[in-house]
Amino acid sequence: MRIDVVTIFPDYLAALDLSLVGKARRTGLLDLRVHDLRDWTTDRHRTVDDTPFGGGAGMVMRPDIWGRALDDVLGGPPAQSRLVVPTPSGEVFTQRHAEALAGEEHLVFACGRYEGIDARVAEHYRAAGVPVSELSIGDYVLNGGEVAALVMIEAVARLVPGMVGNPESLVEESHGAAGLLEYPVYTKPPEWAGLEVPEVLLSGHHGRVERWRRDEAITRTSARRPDMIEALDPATLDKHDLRL
Ligand SMILES: NCc1ccc(-c2ccccc2)nc1
Repeated sequence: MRIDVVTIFPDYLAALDLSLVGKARRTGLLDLRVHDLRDWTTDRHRTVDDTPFGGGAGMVMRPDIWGRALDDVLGGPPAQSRLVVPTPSGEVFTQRHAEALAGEEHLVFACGRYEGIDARVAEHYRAAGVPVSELSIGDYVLNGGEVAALVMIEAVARLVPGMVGNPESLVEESHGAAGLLEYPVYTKPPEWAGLEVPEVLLSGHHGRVERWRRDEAITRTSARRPDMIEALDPATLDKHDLRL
C-alpha cells in the first residue's frame, strides 16, 4: 500500500518513522511519502492561503496550489487512489472506515490548516472520478488535519497484512468481539499499592474468567458508552451469551 501525505508541516508526520509504521516503511510493506505543500507554490513567500470569499475570520487554503500538488501526488488513473481529507465537518472515522481504507491501493491525505481547504478541491477530484473521503476523528477543534491524519494512518496501517506480527491481535481489541468496550486488564505483581487483582483472574478457571470479562465489558460499556449498548445486535448478544 502507498500512502502520500500533503501538508505545510511535514515534520508533524515524523512520528510515522517510528515503531510498526516505521518498520513497515523500511521493509517496503508500506510506501509512505510526506510532501510539503509549499513545494508547489510559485511566489517568493511560498503562499498557500488567502482571505475567504464572503468575509469572515481566518484564511482559506488556495485551490490552485492544492490542485498542482494533488495532480502530482494522485498521478495515475483516478480509480486507483482515494483522496482523504481530515476535516471537522467530515463523516466520523470508525474502525469500519479503517478496514475499508486498508483495502485501498493508494491513499492521499490532504492536511488542511487555517480555516480549511477551498471546497472546490474535493469537488474537482470527485468530478474527475477520484473517490474522496472527508473524515473527522471527533468533535473537537484542532489547528489542522495532520494529527487526524496520524490517527487514521495508524489505524489503517496496522490492518495491512504483515504489519502486525500476530494477526490475532488485530481483532478489535479496544471494542471487544461483541462491539463492547474492552474489559480491565491486570498483570504482576498480584498486589500493588495495597490493591489486589480480582480473585477470579488468579483462579485458573477459564470459564469463570471468561464470564467475568464479559460481565465487566457490559458493565463498562453501559456506564461509558450507552450508545454502543443501543447499537448491539441481539444476535451478537446471543452469540456471546451476553445478557444486558
Ligand atoms: N476531526 C478533527 C479535526 C480534523 C481536522 C481539523 C482541521 C482544522 C483546521 C484546518 C483543517 C482541518 N480539525 C479537526
